[in-house]
Amino acid sequence: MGNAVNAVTISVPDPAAMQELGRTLATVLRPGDLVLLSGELGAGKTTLTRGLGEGLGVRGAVTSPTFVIARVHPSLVGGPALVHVDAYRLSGGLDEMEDLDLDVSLPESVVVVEWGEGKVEELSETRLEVRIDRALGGEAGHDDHLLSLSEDLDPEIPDDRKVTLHGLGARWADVDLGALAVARA
Ligand SMILES: Nc1ncnc2c1ncn2[C@@H]1O[C@H](COP(=O)(O)OP(=O)(O)OP(=O)(O)O)[C@@H](O)[C@H]1O
Ligand SMILES: [Mg+2]
Repeated sequence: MGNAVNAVTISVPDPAAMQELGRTLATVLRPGDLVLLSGELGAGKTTLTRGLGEGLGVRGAVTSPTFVIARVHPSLVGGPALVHVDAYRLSGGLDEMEDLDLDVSLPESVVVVEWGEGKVEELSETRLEVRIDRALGGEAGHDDHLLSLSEDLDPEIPDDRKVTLHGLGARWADVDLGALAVARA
């Protein structure tokens, strides 16, 4: 434990499974957690967040925040609100994020950020990074490891995703991320 890298990669065959992974992930999230989602356009970041919102029991369906940078989903069950941020058009990083003047306390919420790499890491050095990669196909963004993994996959399943969860900092040191993969099976 301690400073050990806490990471797991989970195979997600379809959108329903991605949503289910989000519901399962919600069970380990606490107020103040920052979840950073990365992956190309259409990777499944919003789909995962939709499941997170269901699992957390928040109000409103999670959708792509097309016209807003952030949307607040209050809890319906006395838990943390979900703050869903699309940082795609957030050029100014942390300062701009704080300027959004969200009517919510970030330390009391679960903050999920799409496209936040290089922009919002300062919000918390302790965070859960979630990377979603297409397991098949010729899209950019694959590393050699994932390409070699994809050779073993059923070619009948073209939309398989690899979700890598990577917990950084003391908050995540003792969280059994591997159990998330088991819970899905
Ligand atoms: N295994 C899978 N997991 C998740 N989504 C999948 C999978 N297979 C197919 N899909 C489809 O991929 C799309 C993912 O869209 P989504 O909006 O979640 O991606 P995104 O990463 O948020 O994109 P953007 O970068 O535009 O915000 C959906 O249309 C979904 O149905
Ligand atoms: Mg999205």
